[in-house]
Amino acid sequence: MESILLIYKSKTGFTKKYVDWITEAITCRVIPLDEMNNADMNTYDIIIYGAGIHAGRIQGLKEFKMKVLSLVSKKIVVFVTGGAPYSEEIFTNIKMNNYSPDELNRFKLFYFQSGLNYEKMGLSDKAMMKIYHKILELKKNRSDIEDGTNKAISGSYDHSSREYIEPLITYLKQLLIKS
Ligand SMILES: Cc1cc2nc3c(=O)[nH]c(=O)nc-3n(C[C@H](O)[C@H](O)[C@H](O)COP(=O)(O)O)c2cc1C
Repeated sequence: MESILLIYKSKTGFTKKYVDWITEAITCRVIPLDEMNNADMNTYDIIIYGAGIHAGRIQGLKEFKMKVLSLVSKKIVVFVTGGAPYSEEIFTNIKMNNYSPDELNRFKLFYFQSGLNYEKMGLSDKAMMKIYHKILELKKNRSDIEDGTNKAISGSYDHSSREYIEPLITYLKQLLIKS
């Protein structure tokens, strides 16, 4: 039986909520990214990384990659949480912004919509959102996506849903059956 390690980074709790749903559906050991160095990666066959996306970048991914890229025999899965609703365009942009072509072949990627939590956000993140909101507000001829984003980021919201994890759970179960 293959064993699974799930590493995550969650600043405002959305990714952690998805981690909790995943661990209810499948057995795995869970550790936050800052404790990754305490885990013996060689013990696990499948390593999952989950984090939120900030300005197109998957939080903590660089640190995670540095640790796992040399582990050639491991199956690596990444899930990303983001405030925007899923679209092919967004998914493609996330891939292009965060992975080299080689890495794309190795890392299986999933996207789960989450939301925004201004109450739990740090000061610098809050300031960044404020600036982004202002830029969009002042922009003439906003695209539909920009218009939707502008409305969405004006306050906290939570569009997370347990059903979004289904494709990931199915994928993990397939990996477990194959082993
Ligand atoms: C500074 C900042 C930038 C963000 N940028 C994006 C983004 O580019 N795309 C997106 O879909 N969501 C974006 N979000 C929303 C987060 O990705 C979302 O809240 C995520 O689930 C946070 O995960 P966490 O609470 O586990 O850290 C951003 C949030 C913040 C605070």
